[in-house]
Amino acid sequence: MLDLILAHKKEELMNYRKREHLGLEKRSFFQALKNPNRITGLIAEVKKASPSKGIIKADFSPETHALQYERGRADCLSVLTDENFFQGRAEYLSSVKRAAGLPVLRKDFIIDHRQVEESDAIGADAILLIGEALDAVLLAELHAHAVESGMDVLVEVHSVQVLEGILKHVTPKLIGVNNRDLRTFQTSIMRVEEFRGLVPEDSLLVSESGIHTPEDIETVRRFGADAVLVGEALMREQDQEQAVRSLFGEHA
Ligand SMILES: O=P(O)(O)OC[C@@H](O)[C@@H](O)c1c[nH]c2ccccc12
Repeated sequence: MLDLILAHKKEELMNYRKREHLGLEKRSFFQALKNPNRITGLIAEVKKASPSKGIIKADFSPETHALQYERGRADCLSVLTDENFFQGRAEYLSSVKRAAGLPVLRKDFIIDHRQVEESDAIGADAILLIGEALDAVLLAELHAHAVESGMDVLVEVHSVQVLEGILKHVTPKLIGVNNRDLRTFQTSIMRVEEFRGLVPEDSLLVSESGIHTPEDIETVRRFGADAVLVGEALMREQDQEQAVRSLFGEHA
């Protein structure tokens, strides 16, 4: 699946059109996760659909979900902007950024410098770079470009080996361990521990995907995660504020 998505991205880039820079202010994604509202930080994802689950939220309204996440005291937001596989849009990111006050991650498959420039233009505070999708040298170059543009970078990996290769070229402040294998879509909560030992003490570790319950959060926290990135479990609920509270086992 990942290869198909990447092939499609390359095609999309052939019709790339530069977007106007909206001039939206930058917010520190890293600082928000460094000082989270709860013991474990939360990146709450605005996600309509995915290739593995189909439509997750039929009555999708990005600004509303974002505001509800903020009221539920999420630390950061993630917005899917990939159109073809996730039914996202770049415009969703800009409108979420305007609607809520939290730092926003652009969740997409970034393989080219023009996409970094575009992320800055539409108001992203951070971008995702996927270790399994990029050569380590290119990843480090895109990382540097994003940082120069005032954005943070979440470097996502699925395997320790890929992370080792990346660390030879760049030291990311935010490392995401994806519990979902993007090639097979199998999800199982992984032991962040083995990754923890590899990275500098001041980098934050984010456990991503397949997190549904307070017990899951407790499990990944014990494994060494500083934060979680959650989409489906929150988007399936009627009200995203309540969904965040339930995810952390907080009852009204
Ligand atoms: O909906 P979930 O299982 O809570 O997962 C969220 C997030 O981790 C997932 O959307 C994701 C992780 N890495 C990605 C890369 C591209 C697109 C999507 C993703």
